[in-house]
Amino acid sequence: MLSALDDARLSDITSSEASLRRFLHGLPGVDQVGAEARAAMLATRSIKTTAKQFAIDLAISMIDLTTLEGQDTPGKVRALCAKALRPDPSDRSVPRVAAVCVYPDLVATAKEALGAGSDVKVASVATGFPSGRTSLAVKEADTRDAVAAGADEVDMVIDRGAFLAGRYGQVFDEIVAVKQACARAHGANDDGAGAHLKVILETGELATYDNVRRASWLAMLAGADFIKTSTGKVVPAATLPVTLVMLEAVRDFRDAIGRQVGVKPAGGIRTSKDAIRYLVLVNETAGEDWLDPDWFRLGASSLLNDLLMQRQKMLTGRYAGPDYFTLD
Ligand SMILES: O=C[C@H](O)COP(=O)(O)O
Repeated sequence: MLSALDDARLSDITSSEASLRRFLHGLPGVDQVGAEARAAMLATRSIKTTAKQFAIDLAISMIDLTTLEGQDTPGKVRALCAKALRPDPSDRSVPRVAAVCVYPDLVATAKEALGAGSDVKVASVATGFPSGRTSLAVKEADTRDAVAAGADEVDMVIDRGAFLAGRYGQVFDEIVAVKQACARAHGANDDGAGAHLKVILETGELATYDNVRRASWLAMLAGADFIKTSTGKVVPAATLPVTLVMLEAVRDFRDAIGRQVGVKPAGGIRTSKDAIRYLVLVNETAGEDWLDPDWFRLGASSLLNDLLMQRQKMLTGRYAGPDYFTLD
């Protein structure tokens, strides 16, 4: 879509509000009908039983197991972490999920419950989640708190009001500042790279696919490690066509800039069928380089049990009773 961009051209694009706007509005428009038709066509594609077994385990390993409720307690987070580590205590062959995702005040609890050096990451929402309507100083402090408590990954929201008003420079600067806060606060769990930054676009509020494409590029240019569809607090949350547009953006960004960025649809993904549709979309749009928990995640609070039930059905030919799995 774009020819390769060198460092000089990149710093020119991001040097001012006007050049950023010129670049973002110069991106090709999204063919809305085409994107929806392609997503619908891929959603009906059938896959072989062996591929389905592989896909279910892959989907489990890509889950950011999430609880983001005002009523969350340390006990609930500890139970979530136990489930993240051993999704089915009776079957050791079930993979672990990628991460648990919690509010910043519960990061320390999650970190402790998962144990030092766990390969299940702790992700935390920050920056005044879910609306993002706080000062930049508060957003930076929120991020620092989460990372200082042990968050490996930070899921920040963009200021949709600023984006929709065309204040792209403000959104860009906030992402850069939060990325710096991720790096500076990394401290004890420092591997030199800083906490990974997922940038939530809240696509359900962006109104058009063109805006989703622009916000994706804006976040990536500002340093996002991942772009994420939604907070889960706004309807519509993740959809296949929106995720298609974002997958095209990460593919084109890597072609132009040479840096790979991950994608995380989140919100409203509840069934194995949904999860597999997303995996087909990833494979057909960005390609198999993204079929890995390092590059694709599913943000979900209640998808895991359905994947476990389908997995057991494939292995034994019957569904487990309704009380078999712990509650999501
Ligand atoms: O980031 C993940 C979402 O908040 C989870 O949304 P969900 O409860 O609809 O699965």
